[in-house]
Amino acid sequence: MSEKSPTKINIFDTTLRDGELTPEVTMNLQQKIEIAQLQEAIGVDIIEVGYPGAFPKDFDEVLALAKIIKNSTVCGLASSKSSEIERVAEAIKPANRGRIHLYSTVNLKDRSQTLKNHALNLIKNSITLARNYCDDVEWSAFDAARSDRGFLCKSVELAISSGATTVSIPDSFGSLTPEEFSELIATVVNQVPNIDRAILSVHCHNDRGFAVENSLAALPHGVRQIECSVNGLGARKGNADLSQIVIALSPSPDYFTDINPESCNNVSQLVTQITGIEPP
Ligand SMILES: CC(C)[C@@](O)(CC(=O)O)C(=O)O
Repeated sequence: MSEKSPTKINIFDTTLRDGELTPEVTMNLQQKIEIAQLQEAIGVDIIEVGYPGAFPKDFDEVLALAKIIKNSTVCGLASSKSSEIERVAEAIKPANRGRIHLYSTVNLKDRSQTLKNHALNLIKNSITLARNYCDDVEWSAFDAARSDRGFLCKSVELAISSGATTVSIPDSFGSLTPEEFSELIATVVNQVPNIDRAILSVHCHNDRGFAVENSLAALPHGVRQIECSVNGLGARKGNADLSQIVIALSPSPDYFTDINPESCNNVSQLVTQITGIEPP
């Protein structure tokens, strides 16, 4: 009888990007360098450093870390606007491993065909442009939790056929329970015919206190990347906490990460020192 070997779960840490949206939190370049170097040392797979299109200081931070970090992937966020994509592409150019992370909304104001076609065109064009600059492109289905499921699945299929190598399903406003989020991920996996051609990711917010539970509940459907942050930092009530995710997956018969749970403490302490925010 052959035993199934455990699946590696990529850890995508967004402390430096979504974490900086925590009310009253800001980090300067030196602090971001310190945090990222420690994250690299403990084995974080992808470090999301900033959103250059929204915050000019983030451009310098992504660029600086692209030069310093060698083993982790350095990632910057952009909307579907060409100018934002080009800024991220420029900032990650020196990176050993770089990623462009795109997002566009799948929760449309009305269900008219014109609006749908427009949204689908943005997905296709933005991913095609990003792929001209970088082989590693992630696309996030912003506000997937409150979207029409048929349209969400169509968008994910198009994102993958347009060249997205990772596709993320966020619960952008932390509105779902673990049961509901698990069902959402199952729908995507069952209804998107090319889903196997990309790495499926989740990004959960903690508004109702379910960010960690929701992320873990999605794993049995084939999710291979979890987006999280040190001390659960992030917009409003934050994201899934890195330490809690890593602890839950080690040991686990089905999954593993490259991070040792004890080493999370060092990063957690450093982030507390810098932000004043204690671990959850
Ligand atoms: C980029 C995306 C995953 C986002 O973080 C959106 C954002 O912060 O703008 C979300 O929670 O939906």
